[in-house]
Amino acid sequence: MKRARLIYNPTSGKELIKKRLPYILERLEDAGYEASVHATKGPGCAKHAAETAVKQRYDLVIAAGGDGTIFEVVNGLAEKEYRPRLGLIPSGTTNDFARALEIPRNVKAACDIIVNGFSRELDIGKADDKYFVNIAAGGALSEVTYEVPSKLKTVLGSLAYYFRGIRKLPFMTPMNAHIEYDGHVYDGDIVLFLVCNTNSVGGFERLASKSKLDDGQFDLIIIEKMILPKLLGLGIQTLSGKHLKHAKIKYLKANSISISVERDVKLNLDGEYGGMLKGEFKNLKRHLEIYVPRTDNKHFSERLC
Ligand SMILES: Nc1ncnc2c1ncn2[C@@H]1O[C@H](COP(=O)(O)OP(=O)(O)OP(=O)(O)O)[C@@H](O)[C@H]1O
Repeated sequence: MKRARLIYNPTSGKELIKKRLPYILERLEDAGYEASVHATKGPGCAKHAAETAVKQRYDLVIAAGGDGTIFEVVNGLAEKEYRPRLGLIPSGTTNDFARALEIPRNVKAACDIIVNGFSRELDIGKADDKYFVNIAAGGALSEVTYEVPSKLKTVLGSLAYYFRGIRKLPFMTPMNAHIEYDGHVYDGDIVLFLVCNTNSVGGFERLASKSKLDDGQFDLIIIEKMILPKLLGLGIQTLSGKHLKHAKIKYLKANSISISVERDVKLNLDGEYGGMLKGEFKNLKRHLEIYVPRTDNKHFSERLC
């Protein structure tokens, strides 16, 4: 019999997921899985639970939570030779990765996708010895997400990010960066860099609009130093997807990227603290098999016929 391990974060999003556990388990059992549950207890717990699921040779691991939970589960699976297939039940605040894969927040619809059994092999990013699915970023703005306390996120939802982000804008100080990408070099004063694995980051679905989920390439966005009013204008352009034509934005594709900066800058991996820069980023092409809707998502390289 196939075995499924559901790893869920009871504190994610608005904390509604635990009420839906009996329903999720029933759907899995109806689909022929012997299903069991692991509730995370704090940071690092989902990663450890995913590692255990690998050791116990589960067929399917389901991450139910926000991007932080997915990040940990992916970090528990990515390095292993045997990697169970991954299912997602988004129940966090922003759910960037699920949004990029067009997996809805509705629990029934997310379960449908898993039990329907259509999967794709998708790229993930490696940053030194850690893995990420959405983004690796560095700069004052990118420090926002992991500074938002869990309680505030529960009450305010994704507004919590922007609330903190706006407060941070006047303190964004440029940094001198040396960036190498697939044999090319960029040197300059920048305020933020984004190494994107998906199109959807921080709730902005048009941030890296040309990104593909399975092409082995990152979309590298570099925001160069500019005066504050221009930065605020750029924020508005980002909402409509026009930012990529901005003179102070560099938008490139690369498989391998190395970034060093001249001062202490924290790296943000999928909204979590990822250590201090410098960083080496490698796109691992089609590394994880993930259940997705059987739809023509324009962010896959191969279309369905
Ligand atoms: N029982 C728990 N109590 C407190 N924190 C937990 C618990 N279990 C996991 N966590 C931590 O909560 C963090 C955030 O979780 P998660 O991403 O699932 O939800 P979220 O923050 O609401 O959503 P998002 O990341 O999409 O904004 C995880 O990185 C994890 O370290």
